[in-house]
Formats: sequence, C-alpha cells, structure tokens
Amino acid sequence: DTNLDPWALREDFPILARQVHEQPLIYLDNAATTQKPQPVIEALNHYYRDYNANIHRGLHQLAELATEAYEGARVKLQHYIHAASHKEMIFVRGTTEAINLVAQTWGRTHLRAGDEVLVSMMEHHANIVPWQLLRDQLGIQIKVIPVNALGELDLDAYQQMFTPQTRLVAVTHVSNALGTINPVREMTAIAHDFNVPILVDGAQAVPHLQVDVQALDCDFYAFSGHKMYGPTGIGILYAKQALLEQMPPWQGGGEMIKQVSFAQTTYADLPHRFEAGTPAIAQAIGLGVAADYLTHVGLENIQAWEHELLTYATEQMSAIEGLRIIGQAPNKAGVISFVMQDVHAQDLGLLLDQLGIAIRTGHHCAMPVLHHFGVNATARASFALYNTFEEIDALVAGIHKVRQMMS
Ligand SMILES: Cc1ncc(COP(=O)(O)O)c(CN[C@@H]2CONC2=O)c1O
Repeated sequence: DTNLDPWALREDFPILARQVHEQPLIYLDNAATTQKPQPVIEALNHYYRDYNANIHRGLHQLAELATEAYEGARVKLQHYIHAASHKEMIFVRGTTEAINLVAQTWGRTHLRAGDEVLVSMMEHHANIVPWQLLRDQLGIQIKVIPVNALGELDLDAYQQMFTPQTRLVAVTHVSNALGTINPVREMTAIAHDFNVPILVDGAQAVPHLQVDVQALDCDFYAFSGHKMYGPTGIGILYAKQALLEQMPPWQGGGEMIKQVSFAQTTYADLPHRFEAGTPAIAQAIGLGVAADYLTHVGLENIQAWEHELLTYATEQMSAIEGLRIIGQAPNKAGVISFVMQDVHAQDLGLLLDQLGIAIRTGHHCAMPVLHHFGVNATARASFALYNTFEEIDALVAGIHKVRQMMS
C-alpha cells in the first residue's frame, strides 16, 4: 500500500486549483503531459532571474553557476535511472529526438540493407517512424512483435522472431495507448542471447515506476522531461558508454568539438559530443528538480497509488454499459483507453471538457495498435500522483451524463 497523500501533494500544483468552463479542473490527461510542481516552476524562474548565463568555457561567476547546475542536473538524472556514469546521459529535446538520434547515428553506421529491426505492435509513432526513415534510407526491414487480445506483448512470438539478420530491438516500456507494462528485462535478456542490442522507449515509464537501466541491462533508454513533471523541451537518451563511443556525432556545432580547423575537426568527449549548440539550460535544471521531487515522493508510493486509482477506475468504468476498455493487461500503468458504443470519442472528450474534465481522444500517436483493436480513436484517461478517487467519480459521472445527453 502507499503512504502517498494526493491532497497534500496537490498543494504543490497550483494549476490543479483552477477552473475551466467555470468548473473545477479535473486533469486526467497525464500521459500527454503532467503538471509541474512548484519547485520545478521556481527552479526555472530562479535560473533566469538570478544566474542566467551560457554554460561551459565561460570564466565568469554566473557561467560557473549555470554550468554547475546544468551538469548537476545530469548527475541527478543519472541517479534517477541508476545509470553507471553521467557520460551515458545525453540531454535531448525529448523521447522523439532521442530515438531519432539513435536511428541516425548508431543506426546508420551499424545497419545495412536486409538487416531487421524488431518493434512491437503497441509502439508510439516516435518508435516506428524513425525506423521507417532508416528503411527508406538503408533498406532495413521492420518486423512487428504481436500483442494479444489483452494488449500484452507476445513474448514467445518475440523469441521466435530473431534471425541471423536481426540487428536491433526497439520497444516501449509502457504503452501510452494501452497502459501495458512490457517485460523489458526479460526481453533484453532474450535479445542479448542473440547478441542484439535493445532500445527502450521509457516515456511513459519514468513517471510511473522506478527505472533501473543497469538492472534492465538495456542498451538505450529514452524519455521526456514533460512526462515526469518536468519542463517541455528536455529529455534524456541513456546509452551504454561502449555504444556511445561507437556512435558518430548527431549534430555539428559548438560544445561538441575539441579543435576546429577547415582541415580537420576533433570532437568533444562524452556526453558533450552529442550536445551541439546552446542546450535547454533552464529545462535541464528543472528536470533535475523534477527527479528530486519524484524521488522525495517515492516511485514505489506513486506506483502503488496509481495502481489503486487504476483498479478503482477500471471497476467503475467496466460497469458502464456499452463502454469497452482497450488494453486489459494484468500488468498496467495508470492509463485507461476506452470506446463507447453510441458515442464518438471526440464527442465524449468535448463534452467532458465542458464539465471541467480533461482527457485525450484520438489515436494517441499509436495508430497501428488502435487499428489492431479495430478502432481508429479512443478516449483515454491517464493518472498521476495528484489524482484522486473523487476525480475518477467525476469522470464516471461525466460519462453517464454524456450518455444521457447523446441517447
Ligand atoms: C510511449 C511514448 N513514446 C514517445 C512519446 C513522444 O514523446 P515526446 O513527444 O516528448 O517526444 C510519447 C508521448 N506521448 C504522447 C504525447 O501526447 N499524448 C501521448 O500519449 C509516448 O507516450
């Protein structure tokens, strides 16, 4: 059980006290982005207000302070996912950029025509399209790991899919559309039995559960700051140092060089080799504070609380006539995708908004898995540490109200 008190934590999120359409805001769209606690907001203000400067190489006091805070954030995040070294933590814009970086550096230098990349049916477009771009550029093949009727990944099928041409596995840790938590540690062990590296899309995992990349033993791990109560425009690509050393730079410019001449340029050491140009300094600092905040609240407390919310919401919503939950894996994070017999997801979302309730409707950038379940849109409620049973009751009441309005 959890010793998390959402009502106490809500004090840290001023936005949750606001109204929308003259109704109290009920924010249940956390898989899209989470709200930001006061300490994160204050960290951003503090940087710009009190010690804004460009980082590295600057010899003045403000530059020193800014550099210290930026590199300090990197170390905080290293500990947050238990990486072996801060050199394995690359600041990027978010999960999408992290995966594109791997595809365009490790991918272009290690994959060639005929090589196979395994992805799962439940991937977000950010972990499908970069591999399709590579397919267009190099002629690699993409093979899809199936999921069953509950939305669980088919581990046996996965094991059978490896061939001498399999060169990479790229899989989501938690599905943003189904909520399924995949057995990433097991999948990594199987991939490594075939000497194949694995990239894990951790966007929906890092805010919900304790991630330990050394325990998972994955080769790449990508996530976004804004999904884990941090700012937008910042994320992390984690990669084992041995792999990063084999990868050519992603973008060229300042910060990622040692010596530049028109004859020859030498590149900076890790991690800066992959961070060209002035980075998102404030956002990185803010993300470090978000990691501190979540560590203070306790990931196991968050996971236990959200599991209670998910269990309650699933019970309540399963009792609604004509409502079908898409994604019923036993091992799920706090995401409920659903469709209703006689109400389009879009209409439901718009009408719930009028009641102050924020959910997301549509394909959630996961078109293939929605089509696999025979729908082209769902309504999705997704939970965070600050949600409450009362908010779930309001969602359920809102769904009933919409049904009445539409019948
Ligand atoms: C599983 C997963 N992977 C990658 C991404 C891409 O992250 P960035 O946009 O930060 O690069 C998302 C975003 N989730 C989407 C965004 O909105 N609603 C969602 O479910 C995601 O859920």
